Amino acid sequence: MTRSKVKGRRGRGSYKNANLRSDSNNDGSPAVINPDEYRADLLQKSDMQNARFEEYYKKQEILGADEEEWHRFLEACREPLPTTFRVAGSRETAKVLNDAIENTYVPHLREVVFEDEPVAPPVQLSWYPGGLAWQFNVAKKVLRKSSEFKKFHSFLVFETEVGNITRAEAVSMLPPLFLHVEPHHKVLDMCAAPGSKTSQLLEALHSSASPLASSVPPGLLIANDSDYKRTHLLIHQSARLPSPAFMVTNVDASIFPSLSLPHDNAPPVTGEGRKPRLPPLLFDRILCDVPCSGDGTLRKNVGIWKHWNPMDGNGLHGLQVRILQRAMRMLHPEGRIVYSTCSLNPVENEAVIAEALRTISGFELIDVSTDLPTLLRRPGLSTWTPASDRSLTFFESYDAYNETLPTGKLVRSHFPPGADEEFGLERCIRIYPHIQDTGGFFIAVLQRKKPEVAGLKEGKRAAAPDAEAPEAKKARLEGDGDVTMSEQEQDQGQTPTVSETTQAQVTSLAPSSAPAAEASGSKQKQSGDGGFKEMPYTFISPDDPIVEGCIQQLSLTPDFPSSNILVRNPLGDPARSLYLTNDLVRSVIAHNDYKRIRLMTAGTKIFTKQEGGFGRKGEEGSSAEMVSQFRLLSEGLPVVLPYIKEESIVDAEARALRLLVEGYYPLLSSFDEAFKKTVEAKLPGSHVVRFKAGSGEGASLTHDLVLPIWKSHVSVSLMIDKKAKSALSMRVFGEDITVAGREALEKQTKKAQKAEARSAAAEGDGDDAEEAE
Ligand SMILES: C[S@@+](CC[C@H](N)C(=O)[O-])C[C@H]1O[C@@H](n2cnc3c(N)ncnc32)[C@H](O)[C@@H]1O
Repeated sequence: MTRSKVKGRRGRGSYKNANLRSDSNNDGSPAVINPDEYRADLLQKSDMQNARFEEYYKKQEILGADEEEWHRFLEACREPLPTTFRVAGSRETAKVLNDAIENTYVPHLREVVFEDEPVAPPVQLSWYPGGLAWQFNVAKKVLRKSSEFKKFHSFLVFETEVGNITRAEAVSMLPPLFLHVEPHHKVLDMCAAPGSKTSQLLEALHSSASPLASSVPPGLLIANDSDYKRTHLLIHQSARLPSPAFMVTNVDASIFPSLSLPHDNAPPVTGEGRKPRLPPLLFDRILCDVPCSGDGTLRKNVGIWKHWNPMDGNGLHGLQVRILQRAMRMLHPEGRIVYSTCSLNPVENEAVIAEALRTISGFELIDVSTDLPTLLRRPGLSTWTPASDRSLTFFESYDAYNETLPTGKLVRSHFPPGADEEFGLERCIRIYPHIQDTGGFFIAVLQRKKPEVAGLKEGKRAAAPDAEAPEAKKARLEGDGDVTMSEQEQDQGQTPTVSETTQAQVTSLAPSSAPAAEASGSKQKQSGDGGFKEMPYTFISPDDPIVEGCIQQLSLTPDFPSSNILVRNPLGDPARSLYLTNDLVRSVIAHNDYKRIRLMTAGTKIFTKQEGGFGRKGEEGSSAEMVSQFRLLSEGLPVVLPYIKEESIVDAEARALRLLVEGYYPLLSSFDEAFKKTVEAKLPGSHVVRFKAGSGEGASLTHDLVLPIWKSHVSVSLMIDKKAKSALSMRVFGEDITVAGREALEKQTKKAQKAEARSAAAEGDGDDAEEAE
């Protein structure tokens, strides 16, 4: 045992808050630069000290014994973090935006000189595919005062607000890249909020989308978080990339229930004397971006300097292990798990990996050293020295700790593996701030060993996917108190070998082999059975008059998946919004009940009732031709577009776009004859307009643009929200020509005029005073 002389202050609630630390924008806010994060500008470097932090990590030899490198590491930790953002990969505007950054903004930014010093322009992150991620590091005063940077910053803010650009720490973009998600994969993001990695995973799932339309991927992404409020950030994030393949759940990931899914070629699971059950849903890709102490983010969260102590990491270790173990249980035999933290602490990283591999055999770390070749990284640690308290009492081994201080705070799994254990921990990835000017980060990629090498260790069983392991366990669910597993759950038998720290608690959702709510053809109910109080998910009949009305109104082709439409009320009444799922999400919803997992959202909203719209055919106040009160939402458009018959899309010129952007309800009579005629011939209600690529009327369109409109008797309006309209205007016309934009400009001009008048008056007063003198 070695006892350090460092006597630190007690960390103020830092453990409690630790799991809220994230390497991305926590509040989901669109600001590209959050001034609070840049308190580092105001802090003296001399304030960025923590003797405990330094001593602890020196002891861990995270950088070996190289003093010079250690010094560079500490210096980098005290520098403000560059701003990084990525252009959302599969959106129609991604290429256009990236080209604009590369060919329009950057060349101008290259010329910027501030206070006689050249300012570095944004650069692409070399390792990010397609050059879609960027980094720049300029002081706030440059952003405020350099007109070029000011312009660039407003562009970023605009595009961030509408979801075309996502700000995230560079290192935070890594875990989804190592997962290699493809459109057919079933993906689980276990600790997903606020959702920066979720949106990257969604983009990968939709990677085969065309520039205009989103192909509906056959796969699935479930984004989960145990914090109810934070799951709303996930819903908000995902609205930026609408997906029928998306679900959000709210449950403790360490006890994520086993979901059932009928497989094409897998027969129901049977056993002697048991009812046949559906096979479990196993995931192809699982991200465990677990709650962590977050000390890799100290360049951004400078408060960490003040409060850092090793107990945060020690306390989170058990939960981290349980989450990873649960992921291993739910992994498809061919699947892959990425475990990541924004912490440098081996107790939260390599120790977790070692314990998971120790307790669940049949898994291995993947060597990803050739993935993202330009990413500079260091190997995982094979050994480390835990500290048992804030004063840094170090112990070289668990036995030494146990002999001296058997207080139970540390358990065996906090310590490095024994000499006889070989986990290949060097295959883990460590990223340090000084290597590539980023935050600190840890990544490990795991897979099941191939059967021929899996081999069973004595006294252990190879990790069986959820359906196969036989024993029963007691399961606990957050908020539910303890519950005993049902017979069927016992049959599912998800019982990992249990270590001292890591009793994996699991449960199953599968009700039986019969679907909980067989969707097609009739209105289904799901609620009032003691489950969560979220609004139920009810698939409605494809023959429902509302659905038929929408299909007719927009001339959707017969292959439109109308049996995958759900509503959020128990009676299946399409009163307000219609959501579209893909077949897989529909099947997951239909074959599971949601008593013990809170399903926050599923699929994507495509149609909504237009307030003040028209009545149904035959209803009072409606004419015979008015059939649909529902309108296509702009976020639903990419998903629905492939099903809209070509001939029903209205083609239009840049002048029409200008009129639609400039006004709220431009009169039909103000449009060109051709547009006016085409629209007049249409039923009132929801339609889709396509503007061809090209330039004219001050607009420059690099690709076709398709937007939803609403036709009323004498006018027509663009159905996109105010912010999206402004962003579109900036992109297409180079200025904000919307009503809101014009008003804002007017206000600004008046303000400037007033300021000018005030300063002229002050000068006049000064002259008078001089004259008087
Ligand atoms: C590091 S953050 C995740 C950041 C997120 N992956 C992203 O990229 O935006 C950790 C998240 O885990 C959540 N969390 C904490 N304990 C959890 C648990 N037992 N199960 C699931 N989520 C948990 C926290 O609410 C927090 O949102």
